[in-house]
Amino acid sequence: MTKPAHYGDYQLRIYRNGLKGERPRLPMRIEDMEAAARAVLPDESYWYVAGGAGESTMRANREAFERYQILPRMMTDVSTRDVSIRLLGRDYPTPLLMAPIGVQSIIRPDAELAVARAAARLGVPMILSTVAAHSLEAVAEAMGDAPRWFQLYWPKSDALAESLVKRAEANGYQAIVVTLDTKMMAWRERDLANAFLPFLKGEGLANYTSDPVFRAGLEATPEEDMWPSIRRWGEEFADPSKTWQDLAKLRQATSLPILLKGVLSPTDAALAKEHGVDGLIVSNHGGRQVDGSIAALDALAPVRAAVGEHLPVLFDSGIRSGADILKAKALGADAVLLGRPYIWGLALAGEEGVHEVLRRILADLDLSMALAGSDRFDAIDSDLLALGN
Ligand SMILES: Cc1cc2nc3c(=O)[nH]c(=O)nc-3n(C[C@H](O)[C@H](O)[C@H](O)COP(=O)(O)O)c2cc1C
Ligand SMILES: O=C(O)C(=O)c1ccccc1
Repeated sequence: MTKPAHYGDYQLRIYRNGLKGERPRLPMRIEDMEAAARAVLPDESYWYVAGGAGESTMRANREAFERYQILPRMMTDVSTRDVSIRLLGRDYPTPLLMAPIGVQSIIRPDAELAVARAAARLGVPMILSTVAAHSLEAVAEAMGDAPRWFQLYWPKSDALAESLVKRAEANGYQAIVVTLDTKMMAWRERDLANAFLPFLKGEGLANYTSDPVFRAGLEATPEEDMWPSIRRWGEEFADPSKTWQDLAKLRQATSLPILLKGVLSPTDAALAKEHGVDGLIVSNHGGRQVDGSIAALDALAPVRAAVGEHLPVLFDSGIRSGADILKAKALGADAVLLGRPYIWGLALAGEEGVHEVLRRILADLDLSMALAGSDRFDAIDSDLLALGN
């Protein structure tokens, strides 16, 4: 058997570089990285990423992680460790995926391409947002054989939805993530204060403007005049009338696994299972949609209980460290999505910055898992947590 990658070895590399007088290029703490990104980004871009709907749920997301605590075990053999997972019939090297984050061109022009390249180097699946500055074809090309999923903002028109998922399928995306919690944008005070909505400037529409169904019947092509495209995007982007009955059409449009993102209620989780979805992503969209909603981590165990052991359940909203990933796993997540932290890496150093953020959190995961007494990520369960959590 080949020795599994020990991501924690990155720690020694940093210390060894220190002997040569080198210090890490990016601030080590995520809070400091965010502060450094804030200093280089336009105010409106920084707040678009950092902001929530209000701030109550964003705060709750982090407070929930503080409330759960790990109970480390000793005298277990952790000399060889394995953080790989099996998900939807495939092997992935780590339990981490890149959360779909739209309009990355407000951060840097290479945007999703830089993120895709960094993710590809580690085999971390990128979940490409529908609302991206680079088309899904361009991102696929940047990734080669590396794993990728496509996030769908489920448009009004069935023909456009079908076209998008078929393009994803044709370009090697392995799953479709349908985001349910953004049927419209929340009242976002930070963005309202800046009167900043990136799409109104035509940012992030590459998957639409490259789509034959979207382009059909526009009064001017996007190359001639962006306005008709922006207007159509506003009409098409999401459909607040969608209900469980509509899933069947999407199911027919693709043979890829379909995961629903933004499920918090165990009742919805049970309904999703009844309607034959392939997986769920427990998420409150990083506190950007319903301010005052439950911390995503607190929704996780009830959702897991509602769907049983076998349905894949992923998690995001507040993952900042290796211990956070372990806690999410102990509460029932099979894998987790990393969100805002990789955007700070992108802002500070592009592809290298994103790669660095990923290496750090994977190192932290490997070391924390070992020190807590586990040698296999996929064997972690609620026993990892201190009683009374
Ligand atoms: C700037 C920004 C843009 C986002 N765009 C999308 C998107 O296009 N599609 C989607 O499903 N989620 C989107 N999300 C939500 C993320 O996928 C994820 O749920 C969230 O960032 C998790 O919270 P965290 O970053 O605080 O951990 C976005 C989040 C941010 C911060
Ligand atoms: O900003 C967001 O949170 C988001 O999900 C989004 C919504 C529409 C377009 C792009 C991103």
